[in-house]
Amino acid sequence: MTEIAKALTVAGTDPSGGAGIQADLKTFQEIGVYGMSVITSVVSQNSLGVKSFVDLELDFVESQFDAVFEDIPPNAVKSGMLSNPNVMALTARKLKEANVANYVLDPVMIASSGHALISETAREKIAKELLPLATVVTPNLPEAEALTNREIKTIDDMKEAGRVLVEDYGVNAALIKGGHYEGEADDYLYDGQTFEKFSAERFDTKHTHGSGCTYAAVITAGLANGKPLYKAVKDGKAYITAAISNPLNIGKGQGPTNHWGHRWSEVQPTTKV
Ligand SMILES: Nc1ncnc2c1ncn2[C@@H]1O[C@H](COP(=O)(O)OP(=O)(O)O)[C@@H](O)[C@H]1O
Ligand SMILES: Cc1ncc(COP(=O)(O)OP(=O)(O)O)c(N)n1
Repeated sequence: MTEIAKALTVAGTDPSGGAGIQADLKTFQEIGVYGMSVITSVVSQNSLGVKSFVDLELDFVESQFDAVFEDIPPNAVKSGMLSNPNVMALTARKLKEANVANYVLDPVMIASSGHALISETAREKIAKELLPLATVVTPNLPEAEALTNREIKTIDDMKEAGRVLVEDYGVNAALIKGGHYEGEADDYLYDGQTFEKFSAERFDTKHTHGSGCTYAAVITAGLANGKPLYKAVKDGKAYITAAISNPLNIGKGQGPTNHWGHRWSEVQPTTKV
C-alpha cells in the first residue's frame, strides 16, 4: 500500500476557488499530499472582493477537528482565517491535544480587497495562544505590523518584525512576506539564529488572489513530507512565484494564482543573506 503524507487546513472558504480552503486543498493535491479541511467560516467572495462571511458554530468546528484527528492524524496543519478569539482558542487547544508537531500559522487578517477577516480582539489571541505553537508564522506586511505593533517601512523593519515575533512572542520562526513592499518580491525568514532571504522578481500582474494561502499551503505540504523548514519555504517561494508569473485569465478582478504555473516555469528563486 502507498504511504502518503497528510495535511490539514483550518480556514475559511472561497466559493470562487482562489483563496482559503479551496486554494489550500488545490495546493496539497498538486504537490501530492493528502488534503483535509476544518472549515471555520463560510465566506462569500470572489476575485472582486469579500461580500460577507458567517462564522460556523464553535461546537461544529470542534466536531470537524475531532472527525479528522480521531481518524486520519495529519503530518502537518495550516491555519488561515480564524476570525474570532473563540475559534483561535479552540484551534490552539485542539493542536495541543493532538500533539501536532508541524504547524504553519498564516495570520490572515485583511483580504487584499481591504475587507477585514478577523475581529480586533482576535489579534491579541494570535500572539498569546497560537504563536508559541507554530513552526512558522507567515504574515504579510500589514499583518506583521499589526502583530508587532510597529511600522514596517524598510528591509531592516521587516527583519526586526521577524526578530520580535520569534524572541518576544515565542514563535519558532517567522517568514515576513514582501508582497506589499516596493521593488523585488523578497521575503525574510528568521528562525532565531539566521535570516534567510527568498527573492523573486516582482511581476506586473493583478492575479495574486490567494497567494498568501497558497504559499503557506506549500510550506505545510513540505513539512508534512518531512522537509526542513528552510527547504519547505524555498519550495513554497518557487511554487508561488511560478503561480504568479504564469497568470490564468480567470475572474473579473484580482484573479487567482495558477496552481499549474510551476509545471510551466523554471523559476527557482532563493538567495542567502
Ligand atoms: N507581484 C508579485 N510578483 C511576485 N511575487 C509576488 C507578487 N505579489 C506577491 N508576491 C509574493 O507572493 C507571496 C505572498 O505575498 P503577500 O502578497 O505579501 O501575502 P498575502 O497574499 O498574504 O497578502 C510572497 O512570496 C510575495 O513575495
Ligand atoms: C477565506 C479566506 N482566507 C484568506 C484570504 C486571504 O487570502 P491571501 O492569500 O492572504 O490573500 P488575498 O487573497 O487577500 O490576496 C481570503 N481572501 N479568504
